[in-house]
Amino acid sequence: MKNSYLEISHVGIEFPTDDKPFRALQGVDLSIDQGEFISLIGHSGCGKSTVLNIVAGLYEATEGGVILEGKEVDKPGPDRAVVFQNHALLPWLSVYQNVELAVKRVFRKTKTKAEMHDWIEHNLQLVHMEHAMHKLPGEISGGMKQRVGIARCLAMQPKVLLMDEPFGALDALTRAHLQDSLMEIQSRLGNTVIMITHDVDEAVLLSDRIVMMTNGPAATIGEILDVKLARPRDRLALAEDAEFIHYRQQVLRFLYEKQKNPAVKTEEKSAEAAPATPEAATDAHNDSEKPEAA
Ligand SMILES: Nc1ncnc2c1ncn2[C@@H]1O[C@H](COP(=O)(O)OP(=O)(O)OP(=O)(O)O)[C@@H](O)[C@H]1O
Repeated sequence: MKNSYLEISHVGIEFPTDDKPFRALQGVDLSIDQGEFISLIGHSGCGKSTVLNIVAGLYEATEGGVILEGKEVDKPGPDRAVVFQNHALLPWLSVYQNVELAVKRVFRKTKTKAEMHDWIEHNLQLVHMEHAMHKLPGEISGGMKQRVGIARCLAMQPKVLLMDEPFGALDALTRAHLQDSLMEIQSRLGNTVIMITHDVDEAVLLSDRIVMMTNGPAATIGEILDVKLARPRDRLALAEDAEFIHYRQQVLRFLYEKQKNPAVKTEEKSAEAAPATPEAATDAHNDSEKPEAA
């Protein structure tokens, strides 16, 4: 049997509550190859961030575990860098210094000062932010901050890049630019990526596989879709591509037919809140409010 690069094995988790323990995840199994781009998609509250936090080593699974390159994950580490929705830059440090902090943490013993300087500049160039390296986070736009957050993670040369809705807070145009940059960087560097998204088009455009999660409690992987679109991928050409549209519909069917938005079910207003057809929605956020799974 082939050993995969990253193995998520029989993972389940229970959170303590005042009442009885809350079972968020049950039996999550996923093997990921080196260089693969995986998207996690599912209704709000189903457990996507919990999966990511377990891989990051921030949460401990109640049962099962995560193996990265043959080693069990039992704590956070620079081999698994996390990009959050809201960049999390330190506001009193410049763009350069924010990246420097991460670089020093990882390379203090193996790179000289000059090498670290070149490495920081190189990573800022990758995300087209070298021109603003002496600015403070408060002096740059949301999209630029997100670029710096990505540069900071890439500069740590992590084995796995974990992205929790990295473009969720951005306007559509900035989001598209950053998606294109991420595809370009990933094709150059061959990063292994797990990205949470609510955006179906984003998932299809970027991913090698889309992992679709069932609604909680005791959420698990419902279906996995192999996206076999050739790379590099061009968003304009793909907008009318039959294969792209087919993949998109598969995900929409899973979200809006097989795993009907639980908030809508509860409130018995499916006709107005859920899209009439899968084609009517491309974003699990498209509903009037963010759907809740549990
Ligand atoms: N630390 C915690 N303590 C108790 N319950 C938690 C904790 N973290 C997550 N949960 C619960 O576990 C479930 C999954 O949460 P999680 O944040 O992973 O969902 P999600 O799919 O990432 O949601 P969203 O898309 O809204 O970010 C939810 O019901 C949530 O309330």
